[in-house]
Amino acid sequence: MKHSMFNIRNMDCPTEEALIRKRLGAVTGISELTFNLMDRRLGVEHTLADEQPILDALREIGMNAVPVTEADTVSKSEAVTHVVSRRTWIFMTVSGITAITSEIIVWSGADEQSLAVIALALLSIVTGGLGTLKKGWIALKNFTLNMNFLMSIATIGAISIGQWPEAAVVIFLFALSELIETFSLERAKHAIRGLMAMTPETATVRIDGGEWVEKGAADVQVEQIVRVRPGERIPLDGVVTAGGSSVNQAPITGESIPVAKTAGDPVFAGTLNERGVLEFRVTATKGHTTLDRIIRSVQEAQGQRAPTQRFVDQFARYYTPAVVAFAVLVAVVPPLLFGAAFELWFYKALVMLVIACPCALVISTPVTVVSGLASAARQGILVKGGLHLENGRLIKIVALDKTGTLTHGRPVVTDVIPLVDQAVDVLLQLAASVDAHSGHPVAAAIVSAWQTSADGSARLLLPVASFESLTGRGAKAVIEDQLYYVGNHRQVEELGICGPHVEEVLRRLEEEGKTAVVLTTENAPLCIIGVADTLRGHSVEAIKQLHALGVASVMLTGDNQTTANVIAAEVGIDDARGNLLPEDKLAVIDDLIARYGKVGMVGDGINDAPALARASIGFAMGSAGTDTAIETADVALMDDDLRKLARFIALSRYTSRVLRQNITLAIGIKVVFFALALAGKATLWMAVFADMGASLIVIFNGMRLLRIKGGIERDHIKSGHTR
Ligand SMILES: Nc1ncnc2c1ncn2[C@@H]1O[C@H](COP(=O)(O)OP(=O)(O)OP(=O)(O)O)[C@@H](O)[C@H]1O
Ligand SMILES: [Zn+2]
Repeated sequence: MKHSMFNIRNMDCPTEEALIRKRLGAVTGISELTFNLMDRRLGVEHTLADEQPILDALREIGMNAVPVTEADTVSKSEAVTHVVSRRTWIFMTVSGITAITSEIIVWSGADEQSLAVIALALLSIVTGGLGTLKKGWIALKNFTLNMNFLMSIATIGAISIGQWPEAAVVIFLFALSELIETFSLERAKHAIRGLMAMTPETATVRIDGGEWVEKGAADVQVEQIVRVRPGERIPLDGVVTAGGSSVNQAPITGESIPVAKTAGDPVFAGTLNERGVLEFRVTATKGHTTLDRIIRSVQEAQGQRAPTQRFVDQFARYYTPAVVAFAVLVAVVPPLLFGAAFELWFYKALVMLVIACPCALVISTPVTVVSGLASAARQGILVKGGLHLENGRLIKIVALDKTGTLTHGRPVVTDVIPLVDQAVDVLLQLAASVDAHSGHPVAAAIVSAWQTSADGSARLLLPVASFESLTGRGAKAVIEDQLYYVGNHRQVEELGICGPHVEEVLRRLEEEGKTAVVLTTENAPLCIIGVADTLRGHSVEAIKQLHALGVASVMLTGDNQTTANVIAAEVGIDDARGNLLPEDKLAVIDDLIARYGKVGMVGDGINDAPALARASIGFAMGSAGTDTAIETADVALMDDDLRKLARFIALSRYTSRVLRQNITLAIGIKVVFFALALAGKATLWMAVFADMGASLIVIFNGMRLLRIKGGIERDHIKSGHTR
């Protein structure tokens, strides 16, 4: 299975999608088509040897397709923008002037059938409308109803009843509205890309011998060393090797407060180096950086249809044929059955053909959804598809992981309480030696407590054998022929060696919000270690904002219930679920979905992947630089700021409001003109004008989403202070 992408400049109206589907559907070996109407891009899944049959089939229906590759979708798409040629401009001007002149001559009393009028109108139709007529003919040959076909019929119909000037004006206005629509879509596209694509074209690279040379960013390879000066944008992703600075990472995270960078820290293409000189080792080439992936993801997200878009497409599928059928009845029935004037009713039918074009309706959703996605991306929220952007508003409850999500996930040892008559150091060394082989944050805390404790000398770890990590409990290992366990209360209970004294100490630590683990042998508890994690700075405010939006919160953790309750109370979470094994977390998510419908789940995206996948919308945080999180989550929050949750939900609500406005508007205008047409009060050119107006209004209404920044918090989250 292969994937090919094409740019099709003259895929003017979304209704042409049907034509393309029909034609390519007849080519064997093609299994799936994805349309990106804003970028005029077509994706094809196929098993063909090469792309030629696809190109040929497209040419047959008048579409000039240019193949594009995955890697250059980001950069090249900018070059392949739709530019209107000079010739088109001249032709359009001639067409407009002649159409209007012919109309004026008729108004001033001349006969509609006079030679001058007919000549002018014909000239107008040839200069402005030939393209439309040609496409209309192709549509007719392929038995599809698209707007080129409808406009052609309307024009020819008007001519057939001798309304030459009317025919000219209609086809000219239609061509003009296509041009204007192209322009406004182009503007929308540029606005969207302008929000995100800001990487420099060149990079300063070190070559053999230590010299620095300026190179095209596209020519820089992975592992090369690149230097950026203060005030410069970082050209590629990498890891700092020398120097120190602060970097404004807003293009990635949406957060403009600078982040300190020293050796070992990741840097991202498009971010702004503020103070010092940085040297970094390139980890991703142009076209593959985090920013590129964000941009591509926004572009591709448009290909998957959001629910509204599916509704609109479905609606358009029935709407157009229904109106056309009705128009036929209008033209035929009154004159035949009631002896009404044929020309009058025929004209009404032609107006209805114009009204049958669903263009405004069909274009309104993608513009809105893409604007919403772009606006989210600019705020450091990568939404993987219009579906999630639309569904976000339905989230009733958010489940949050405790460790690493609400807290920093970097706990430190606060208490070491011996239960036997042995030196604290000896016990801590045993625990650290076992845990040195575990990746758990609690284990890391114990190891670093041992290695950095008071007297400062490097502390040795004992050699261990048969290390085993015990899910949801802890770990065990053999040291000098003795089996040791380091684990939680569950572990001690399962060994059957718990007692009132142990429980008393555990409870004391837990009530302080600490995580308590016990070092034991198979036969006896030896020592209790208390570990404390710190809350992330924005956790409290993030929960407050969620509640202000009417979204409930629940905390999930493998830690014990008492500690869970204490932490939940600190952050203001309604409901804390402790002692959860990984499979329990899945069960909780299922239960929440059954009770609330749409459930969000937030985690770091690596340990919580199954629960994130199970939730209606899975949010991975701290995603910048972690490929897996960006791939697996439904929504990737680029940094650790949980306030992005509320921002996402508010944006989703706002987006769906704009979507509904646009649909109401587009359909409303149609209904009004339908009534006017029936009453004989609408002319052809008014109908074309209304269609153009509606398209423009919905495009600009959709683009309003691009202007949202922090403002959405003020409007939609009624909580105290936000930045
Ligand atoms: N290697 C270990 N050393 C010591 N204690 C451990 C270890 N692994 C797990 N534990 C204990 O078991 C508990 C449950 O662990 P688990 O990994 O299921 O949850 P968690 O990741 O700590 O919490 P959360 O679900 O909030 O991320 C931990 O809170 C800790 O007390
Ligand atoms: Zn117990």
